[in-house]
Amino acid sequence: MQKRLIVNHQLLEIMVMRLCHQLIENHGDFSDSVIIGLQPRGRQVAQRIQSTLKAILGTTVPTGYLDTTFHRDDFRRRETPLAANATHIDFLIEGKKVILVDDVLYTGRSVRAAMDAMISFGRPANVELLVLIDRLYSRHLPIEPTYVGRRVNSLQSQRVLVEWQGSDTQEDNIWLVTKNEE
Ligand SMILES: O=c1cc[nH]c(=O)[nH]1
Repeated sequence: MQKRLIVNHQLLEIMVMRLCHQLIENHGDFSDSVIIGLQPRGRQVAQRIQSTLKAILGTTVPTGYLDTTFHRDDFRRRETPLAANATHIDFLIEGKKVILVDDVLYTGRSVRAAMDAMISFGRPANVELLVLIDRLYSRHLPIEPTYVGRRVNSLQSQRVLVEWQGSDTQEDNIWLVTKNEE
């Protein structure tokens, strides 16, 4: 396995800061806005966005996380069942501007499942999508992000890996991982 660093921790910090300023441009004081991270890995991104917005604005934007397991279109097709993660949304999304957050946008299937799962919590005014990495030319569905950290050209056999300090490793980094030929 080969790992190529595509975003180091300094760049990742700048990227998150930029994404937050773009959010502020569109959401003002966030009085009608909520953030929802897609489980499992969008949760950490959502928390980072929330804490950075808090540092800039002094406001705590309501932030939850959503499990999409039972809404996935491959749920019944897998040989080993998918493990469900927790959903935690302790606010109303009815009439709110929802910012869905994930680390990597690839086929778009997880985002479609998330929109399906989200609707059971109410009817939002509108929904946007924020991702750290947009893997270009890989979509299976017509889903595009509203806010993008970085666009990456990659092969189908490669994988983007977002690592967070503490839970995964010593520092925040984003890697492009290539499996060795067998
Ligand atoms: O490359 C990818 C695609 C989906 N999810 C990831 O974490 N990485």
